[in-house]
Amino acid sequence: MLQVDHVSFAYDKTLVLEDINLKVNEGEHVCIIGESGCGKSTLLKIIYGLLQIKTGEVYWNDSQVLGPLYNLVPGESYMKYLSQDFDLMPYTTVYENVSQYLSVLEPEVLAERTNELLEMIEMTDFAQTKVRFLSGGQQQRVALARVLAQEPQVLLLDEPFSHIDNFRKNSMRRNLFAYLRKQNITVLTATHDHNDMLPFANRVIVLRNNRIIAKDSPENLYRNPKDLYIASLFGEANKIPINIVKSYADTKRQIIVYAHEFKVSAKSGLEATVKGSYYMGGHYLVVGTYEGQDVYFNHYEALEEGKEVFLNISIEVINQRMGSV
Ligand SMILES: Nc1ncnc2c1ncn2[C@@H]1O[C@H](COP(=O)(O)OP(=O)(O)OP(=O)(O)O)[C@@H](O)[C@H]1O
Repeated sequence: MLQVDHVSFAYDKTLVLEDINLKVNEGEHVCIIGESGCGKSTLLKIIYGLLQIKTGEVYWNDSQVLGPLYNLVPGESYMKYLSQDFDLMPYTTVYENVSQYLSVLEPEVLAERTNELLEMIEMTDFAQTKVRFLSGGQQQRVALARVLAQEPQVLLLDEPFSHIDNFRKNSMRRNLFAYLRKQNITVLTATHDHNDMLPFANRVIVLRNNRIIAKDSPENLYRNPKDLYIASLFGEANKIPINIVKSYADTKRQIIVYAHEFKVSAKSGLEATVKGSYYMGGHYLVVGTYEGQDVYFNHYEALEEGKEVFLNISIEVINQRMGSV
């Protein structure tokens, strides 16, 4: 088990992480999600032992991560950290960049393992290409194969798909996370993209203002976000008093409503004035106002600016959200 106990950290005097506590079981995949600058990379660097902490402790099973003051080569050998800088060997081929890190002696096994990893990152056709001729996204894929070649017990992924184009992102995600599960590798992924998380993580940790504000399964976090910040990690969301949508409701409680959960209704619900419509492919995202506040909802066609609409939500959504604030 990976264990982070009461870790706080500051660069100079600026506090970045405060009293972080976290446990990740062997073979589990935990995502750390939060807005840019909230400390995701810093937390991964602490866990890997690249940054020295003065407060708190990090353990992998019985061994403590001691940090750069205690290790000649920073970073623990049983872990690998895929940072946002790829640090590849530019003048050697993709094949060599990966195979060099495999601890296998038999040439046939070495070739088999290397080819398996190149297939996983969909780079077989580039095996003999020198890394300096690759695009940023291709280099990121090679860097991924290179850390996997080292067979870590714990893998720390920092925005692992940030440079990869949308054509490949989804298949890469599926390939990589299926591979990691099969190998029973413990994974922590830092991301601000919910697509890296919802289908693939066992648990999610949400960071905000230096602290962990939520720990839950992706399903629970999505279905019952405890505030608008968490809901907004999944897309446009609103915080709405229930009695504005359902006039018969005898409560002042507010609930989170995702844009896709509103339905434009003929005559009942929240009355909004359309400000603008944005084409999103499968639907339009419409921005409206009610009582001076913006409201976001999806609609199958663009709506004219100034049009008055009623927005309604189902009882099922209300019941599901009664746990959220
Ligand atoms: N070496 C450093 N020295 C001083 N401040 C730093 C350093 N590295 C990061 N910071 C600051 O610490 C905070 C957290 O940075 P960090 O890179 O951990 O955030 P992040 O959540 O990973 O962001 P992103 O999603 O943009 O990568 C930021 O305010 C950043 O400016």
